[in-house]
Amino acid sequence: MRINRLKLQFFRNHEETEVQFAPHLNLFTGPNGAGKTNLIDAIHYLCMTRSFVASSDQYVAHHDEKYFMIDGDFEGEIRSSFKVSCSYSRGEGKKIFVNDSPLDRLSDLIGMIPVVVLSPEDRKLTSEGPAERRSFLDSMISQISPKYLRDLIKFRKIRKQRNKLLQEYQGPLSMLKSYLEPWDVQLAQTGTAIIFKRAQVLEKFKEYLAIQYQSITGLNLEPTLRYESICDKYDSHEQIHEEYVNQIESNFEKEAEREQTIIGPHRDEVVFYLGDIELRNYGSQGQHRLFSMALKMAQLFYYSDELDDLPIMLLDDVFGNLDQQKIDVITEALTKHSGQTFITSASERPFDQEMFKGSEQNVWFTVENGTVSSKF
Ligand SMILES: Nc1ncnc2c1ncn2[C@@H]1O[C@H](COP(=O)(O)OP(=O)(O)OP(=O)(O)O)[C@@H](O)[C@H]1O
Repeated sequence: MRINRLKLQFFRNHEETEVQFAPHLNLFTGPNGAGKTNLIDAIHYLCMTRSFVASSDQYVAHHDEKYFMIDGDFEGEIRSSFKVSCSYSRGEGKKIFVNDSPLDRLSDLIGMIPVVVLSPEDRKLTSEGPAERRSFLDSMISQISPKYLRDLIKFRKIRKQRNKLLQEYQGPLSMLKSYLEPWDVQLAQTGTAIIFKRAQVLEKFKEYLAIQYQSITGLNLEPTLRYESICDKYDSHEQIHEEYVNQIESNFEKEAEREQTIIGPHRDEVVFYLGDIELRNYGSQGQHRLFSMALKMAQLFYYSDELDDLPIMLLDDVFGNLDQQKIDVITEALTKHSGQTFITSASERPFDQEMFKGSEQNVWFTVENGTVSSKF
């Protein structure tokens, strides 16, 4: 999959920007605050319907304006050529169009343009709480499985309704149990599908992670992960379902007391280890940074094997803190990814001009004050 052209209007500091991209490597350099990240964030927006930088769409619109527009021309294996547009206005929210037809559900876009983003914020994946890891997992699996995304959305709705009942119910506990029953059936069914899929994906993904961590660090320390959900084993759907139903049953009083759903994939954790060390509590800053990098590189190569379309890779400002040897390893790994790659960097130092001069595959852009131009 690749994006050939991007057009922005009032997208953060890009008032009017139009860029034609190269099929392989697109490098953006320029001073801090120039608008490099904003460019690749706009690409991310078209793939995932949201920014990877801003917490809310209202901050994405240029601060003097009430709206923004993003337009991208894409080319892939399954859909040979198509256009995705996004328009946002403060009053009406956002709308996504594919070939000028509006999408009923924003979630229909997820997976159409597979994307992986690596940014300095990724350190949180291993250093912060379980919600970060669940969200990484959900985003990763949703792009390869539309059913998984549908199950997630469904599960969220069921849990919301079930919590509402737990919170608002006033009466004898025996009656509450019968009111909960239809929700319990759906909760266990959908929750089981989510847990089973997470376990299956992680089983494969951990091999990619080990290869990437070892190739980035050159160390023999084996990175491993443990999936913690409601069971000890996740081999079969039936086994998980049985355990789920049992746990709903045995936690009924606790849930009634706390007035919320406490059993399910919304409480899952993925624990990362380096050798015997649990990374979250004992990892150094450098280990967190390199591990999260390995996670994203693993995601890239996992997608490349799983999907018909190669993912688009976005690397935001990741070379600044790395020594030359690690920069070379990542660059080398990226050359194995024959898909389209976007890199932002405040420094020009790590990059070889010869890769770009006269090349039809690679383009080096300079960005200054929200305007983009080719360097050569
Ligand atoms: N809503 C907005 N409206 C206008 N400008 C904005 C808005 N949000 C952010 N900016 C501006 O965008 C710029 C930041 O852009 P971006 O993060 O893309 O920079 P960058 O080139 O990646 O910089 P760095 O190298 O420091 O990461 C800043 O100048 C900031 O003031």
